[in-house]
Amino acid sequence: MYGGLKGKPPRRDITLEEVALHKTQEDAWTVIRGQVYNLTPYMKYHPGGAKILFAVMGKDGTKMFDRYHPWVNIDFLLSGCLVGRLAAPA
Ligand code: HEM
Repeated sequence: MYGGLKGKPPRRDITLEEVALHKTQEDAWTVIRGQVYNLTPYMKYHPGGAKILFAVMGKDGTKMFDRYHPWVNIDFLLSGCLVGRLAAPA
């Protein structure tokens, strides 16, 4: 969906430092419940608007996500935008 990652296999080793490098509208990653997503292709479709997503670009967005809509099925909606899994803390 959305062709976010063009079929690349998910990675398991992504650190928060790497996520933090992707914090612009043209290149926006976020973490929701330990999974790293490329938000860029989804932003324009977000029912809550693109602007509010600026708050979570390059960061762990789980708290914000759960504050607004813990019931939203992110696995389904962003399945094509999954970059991989956040690395375990060192
Ligand atoms: C990152 C993945 C996200 C996905 C897939 C997503 C998806 C959605 C969906 C499907 C809705 C409609 C829900 C409904 O009507 O029941 C929605 C609404 C909304 N989202 Fe998100 N969301 C995401 C992240 C966020 C984040 C991080 C925030 C806050 C910083 C946020 C704030 C909102 C707000 C405020 C609405 C309500 C819009 C309205 O009803 O006027 N979302 N989102």
